[in-house]
Amino acid sequence: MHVAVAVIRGEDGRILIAKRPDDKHMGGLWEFPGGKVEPDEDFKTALNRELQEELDISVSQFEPLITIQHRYPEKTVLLDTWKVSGVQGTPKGNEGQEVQWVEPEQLTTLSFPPANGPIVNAVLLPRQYMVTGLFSSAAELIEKVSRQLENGLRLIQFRAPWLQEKPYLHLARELHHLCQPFNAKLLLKGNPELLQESWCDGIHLRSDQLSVPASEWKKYRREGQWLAASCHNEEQLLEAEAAEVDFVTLSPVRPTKSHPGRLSMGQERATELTRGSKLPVYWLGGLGRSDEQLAVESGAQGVAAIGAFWSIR
Ligand SMILES: Nc1nc2c([nH]c(=O)n2[C@H]2C[C@H](O)[C@@H](COP(=O)(O)OP(=O)(O)OP(=O)(O)O)O2)c(=O)[nH]1
Ligand SMILES: [Mg+2]
Repeated sequence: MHVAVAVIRGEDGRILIAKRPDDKHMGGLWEFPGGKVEPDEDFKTALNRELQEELDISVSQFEPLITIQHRYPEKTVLLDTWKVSGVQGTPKGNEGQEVQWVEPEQLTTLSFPPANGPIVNAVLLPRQYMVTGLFSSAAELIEKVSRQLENGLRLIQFRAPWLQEKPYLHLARELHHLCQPFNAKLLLKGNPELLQESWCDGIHLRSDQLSVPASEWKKYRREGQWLAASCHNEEQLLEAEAAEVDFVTLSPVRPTKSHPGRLSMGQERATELTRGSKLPVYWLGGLGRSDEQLAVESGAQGVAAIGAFWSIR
């Protein structure tokens, strides 16, 4: 069942949600408004028809967010989810349903159908994910990260595999201080126990860590901490879903300077793998800010990069 789903953003940045009528599938849970796309119906027409029927509004701006295929015991749904804005009209629950504008951060505290977890994550995640590159002193690292925070980066993975754990964590703590005033999140590389550190915003797993059972990460994980993973093929994307990570990077999409000689999958294969995954996927490898639109239109959350963010002033 092809479902058109709308993450409706008001001018103040809040998001419109509705409560599903009790007598419907997933009744009593909050939803992002939308409904079934009729055969031969164009997606945008379907979405505006549903929003008119359910809420008495129409929308004029559309941007793809995420596509999730989810198997419920009763049926399989394809939630084709778009961020929409340019709302016309005042929303009201035409079917007697409760409707509410909420801050994005509130979404994690509400009960949605089981398929919706990745939608909520996709709403909260930015389009750009920076992975730190080479640095020869703490001062250089701090200077480069500061500059990118000022440039608007809000999600950063601190990668320095050449460092021992102790100096790595020491620098990580400093970077975390830098990130805080910007409300930016710093993801670390490491083992599950690291999640116990009060200042740890989350962990980015290597693909070989995906075999660690989800229960190991759950033991330590607190509300608000991100769990991400590096994936390079379909099998790892499935492992990441099973490990219950929040989002992934998919690489290498194009040839890169940091991994010379590694075969890249290309844009077409990356699109196919991205559409097949439930999770928000950042494209990584030889891409920069100028590829963001292409990635998003291909179903990705956005672009992750070392080079493009690290080397440019
Ligand atoms: N609209 C919407 N549907 C969702 C969400 N999450 C989720 O699992 N679903 C499921 C529930 C339903 O099985 C299906 C969407 O159906 P729907 O009930 O909205 O369809 P509709 O508006 O055409 O309703 P109907 O009157 O024809 O029953 O997708 C969500 O966030 N929004
Ligand atoms: Mg509906």
